[in-house]
Amino acid sequence: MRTRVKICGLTNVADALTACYSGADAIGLVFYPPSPRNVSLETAAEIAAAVPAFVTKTALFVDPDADFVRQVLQQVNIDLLQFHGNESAKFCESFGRPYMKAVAMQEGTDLHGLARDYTRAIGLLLDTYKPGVPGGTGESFNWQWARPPHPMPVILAGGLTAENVVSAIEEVQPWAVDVSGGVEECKGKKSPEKVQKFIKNVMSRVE
Ligand SMILES: O=C(O)c1ccccc1NCC(=O)[C@H](O)[C@H](O)COP(=O)(O)O
Repeated sequence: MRTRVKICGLTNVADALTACYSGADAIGLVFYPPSPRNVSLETAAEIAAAVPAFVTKTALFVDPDADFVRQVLQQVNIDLLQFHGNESAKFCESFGRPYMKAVAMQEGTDLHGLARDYTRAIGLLLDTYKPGVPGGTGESFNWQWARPPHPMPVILAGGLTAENVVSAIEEVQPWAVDVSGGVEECKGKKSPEKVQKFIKNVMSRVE
């Protein structure tokens, strides 16, 4: 089974197309103003309209107002929601869209308990815990905390790079991997070379 790849934190059409044509299965758009990867509704709509078929377009939030999420869904062609805050399952489900719940991983994090809480999520995105930084840390967590068996598909995130992603996949055996900082020239600007190398390394991993 091939590990899927999500390239997150895209801020312009060129970077989004680079990700898609390099083989990304999904792209992520950040709707969180404190992030250097935050995008406006107009830019997000432009990016989403440029993404070719069969690439999942993900919108990412941190404890948002429900009205803002609905505004994004009205103006941007989004396939999947991703929540990085303390959102309840009821809140996440209230938009009638598939969603992933991000988990800030610590030793002893109970993934099975979380899967019961977020029973309608289509995946748990396992990310690095850093107080005050809900995501995009560029730092990895202890992958031993995320070893299988998993209660639902997991998306591994947090400090991944072309250099460590194969080891991460072998340890965690995730459904997919997710990267932002590790494929950037600077925050908010992706490096085409890093994106291509990251995806090539994931794709070339033989089961
Ligand atoms: O990317 C961000 O700036 C960000 C800010 C706030 C919440 C989530 C954010 N990103 C979500 C993602 O899915 C990232 O790809 C994930 O956290 C991994 O980031 P990185 O460690 O930089 O690869």
